Amino acid sequence: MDEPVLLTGAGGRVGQAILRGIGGDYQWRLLDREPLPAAKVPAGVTDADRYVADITDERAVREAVADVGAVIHLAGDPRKTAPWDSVLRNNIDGTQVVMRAAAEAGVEKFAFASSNHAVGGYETEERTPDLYRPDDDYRLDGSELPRPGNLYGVSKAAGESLGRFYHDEFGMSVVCVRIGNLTRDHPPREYERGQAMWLSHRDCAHLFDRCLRADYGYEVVYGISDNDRRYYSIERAREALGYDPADNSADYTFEGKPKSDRDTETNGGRYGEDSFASDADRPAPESPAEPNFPADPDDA
Ligand SMILES: NC(=O)C1=CN([C@@H]2O[C@H](COP(=O)(O)OP(=O)(O)OC[C@H]3O[C@@H](n4cnc5c(N)ncnc54)[C@H](O)[C@@H]3O)[C@@H](O)[C@H]2O)C=CC1
Ligand SMILES: O=C1O[C@H](COP(=O)(O)O)[C@@H](O)[C@H](O)[C@H]1O
Repeated sequence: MDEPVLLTGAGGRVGQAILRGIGGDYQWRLLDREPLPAAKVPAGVTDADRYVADITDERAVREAVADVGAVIHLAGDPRKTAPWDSVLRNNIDGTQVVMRAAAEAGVEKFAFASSNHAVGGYETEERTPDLYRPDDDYRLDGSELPRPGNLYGVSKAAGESLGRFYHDEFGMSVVCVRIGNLTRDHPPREYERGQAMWLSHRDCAHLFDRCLRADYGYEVVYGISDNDRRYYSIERAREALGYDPADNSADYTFEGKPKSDRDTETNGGRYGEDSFASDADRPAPESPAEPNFPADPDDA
């Protein structure tokens, strides 16, 4: 794959997890509608490689994708309670603009941040809460149809369909990552669903690294850590991408404390230190909720 890599939504939670993990490994172009403070930008990224633009701005997006080898597309409204006008603009129209520009520019690989909410409708009353527990063997594996439980999930399902279209029509490799629940240093506290779909920061960076390095056509995979509690299979991510997660929410108590000195995200370990020089740059362990949209009411 030719570099650079365009990362949209670079200033957000997922973008920062990726940059802290693999920020030193690629030549980046960073796009966000909010200017990124220096602390959010890996060393070596020049001002010319930082785009302050909205993803619905076709001209700006075309400029940002020119000559890139790959795109990681994260920008959008991440709220599960997001209203239709916002997901229509930021998630559906915005994704179409970025994917079309990438396909027309001949970008080789495109990783799209889909969501667990694209399939939230499978969590029926009959299945929950057993579904969230380690002894339950129900699994979604990415081959099932989307079944959104909210309009945000509908917008993610639409993004997956756009990816299918731009793969089939233009030959662009597209991987849709149905991301679970990203938190740093420990799984979501006292939250069974969140612990079943936890994605640690280092597994997140590793997974998107695999999206940049692996060879694939069109894929839908789940983006979670190797949790004992889970109802999403990570087999397809392992097979198609070579994903090999390091973390498991079972290594933490229900309250989020590491159970031992084992290789937990809290202890650092297998994927080493993050790419940013100083701990002073790190956000507080519990990153604030959505910086650019009002928080989901039940996340408060
Ligand atoms: N954080 C999580 O656990 C999960 C996140 N996702 C998806 O991952 C992606 C990133 O999520 P987070 O980092 O958590 O969200 P975030 O809100 O922390 O970051 C999103 C970033 O995108 C930028 N952005 C939003 N709309 C934009 C637009 N129209 N044009 C340009 N930039 C725009 C924002 O300024 C922000 O920096 C989203 O698409 C979200 O739906 C999916 C599942 C779980
Ligand atoms: O798509 C997303 O999902 C995660 C997890 O969902 P939740 O309903 O368990 O909170 C959410 O935290 C994130 O904000 C959202 O973008």
